[in-house]
Amino acid sequence: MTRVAVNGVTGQMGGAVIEAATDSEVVVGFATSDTNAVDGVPVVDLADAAEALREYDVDVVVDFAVPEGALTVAEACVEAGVSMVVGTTGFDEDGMASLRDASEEVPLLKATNFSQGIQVLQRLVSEAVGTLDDYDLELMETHHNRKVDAPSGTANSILDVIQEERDVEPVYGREGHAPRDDDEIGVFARRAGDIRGEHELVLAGNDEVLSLSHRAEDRGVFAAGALDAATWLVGCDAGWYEFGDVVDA
Ligand SMILES: NC(=O)C1=CN([C@@H]2O[C@H](COP(=O)(O)OP(=O)(O)OC[C@H]3O[C@@H](n4cnc5c(N)ncnc54)[C@H](OP(=O)(O)O)[C@@H]3O)[C@@H](O)[C@H]2O)C=CC1
Ligand SMILES: O=C(O)C1=N[C@H](C(=O)O)C[C@H](O)C1
Repeated sequence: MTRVAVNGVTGQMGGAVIEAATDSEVVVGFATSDTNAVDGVPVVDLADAAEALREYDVDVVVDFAVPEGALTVAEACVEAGVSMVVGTTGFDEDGMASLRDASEEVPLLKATNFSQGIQVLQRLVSEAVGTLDDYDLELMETHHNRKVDAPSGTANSILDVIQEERDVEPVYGREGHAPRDDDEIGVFARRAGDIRGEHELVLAGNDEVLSLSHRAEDRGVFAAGALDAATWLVGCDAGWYEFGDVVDA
């Protein structure tokens, strides 16, 4: 069985990963504030991550935490020679560069969304935006009220896909008094309740509206995808990998 360490083990996704791990074994977790075991999994302070990766003979880290914590654990993975699956979102440019550096030393797979549906959505978005190339585009996402980064990592990834097809300028949370430009895309983030994650791209023009949307109904979908990615990643060469590599394999 693949031996997994979970970064952010005390969080919502940390719990979901422990619950979903049936074909792999979560042997240790990392967090900053809780040294108690979570569901029988020992919790180790981040500062001791490299030592714990060796002590618990970890094959791969699955990370759902915050950017600062993910980067600390990426350094520990490099030190201990352990693979890493990064699910945390909200990295700035420096953070992304640090992850790229780590991927030169160990296998590192990063995805803003580990659901298969979002993989398919991204392909549909690419085709739709490339075909309906003069339609107005508006992108919306909705998440639970505890989410700290906005727009979501997934919305940013969808925006990247759109910008590969069309030169559009994002307008975040539009306000004021002016008509929209043809080449802008409105991007909107809503936060409410315990909504797991909804994303929608609207393409409107020529007396018709096409809406492409996805709704996650349980965190288990992300946890299962991340664990699939973790099992797949072990034994790969050092390098940068994405969830599409796993889904297409
Ligand atoms: N890629 C994907 O498919 C998905 C990605 N996500 C992303 O995963 C991340 C976590 O989401 P969620 O579980 O809902 O968040 P939570 O707030 O529930 O959990 C965050 C976890 O990170 C820990 N943490 C906080 N600060 C640090 C730090 N400085 N270093 C290390 N760990 C820290 C927290 O524990 P403590 O404070 O005790 O240290 C906690 O265990 C977010 O970035 C979210 O966007 C979420 C779902 C799916
Ligand atoms: O924080 C969340 O919950 C989620 N975060 C990811 C994101 O930022 O896109 C993935 C998913 O939408 C849930």
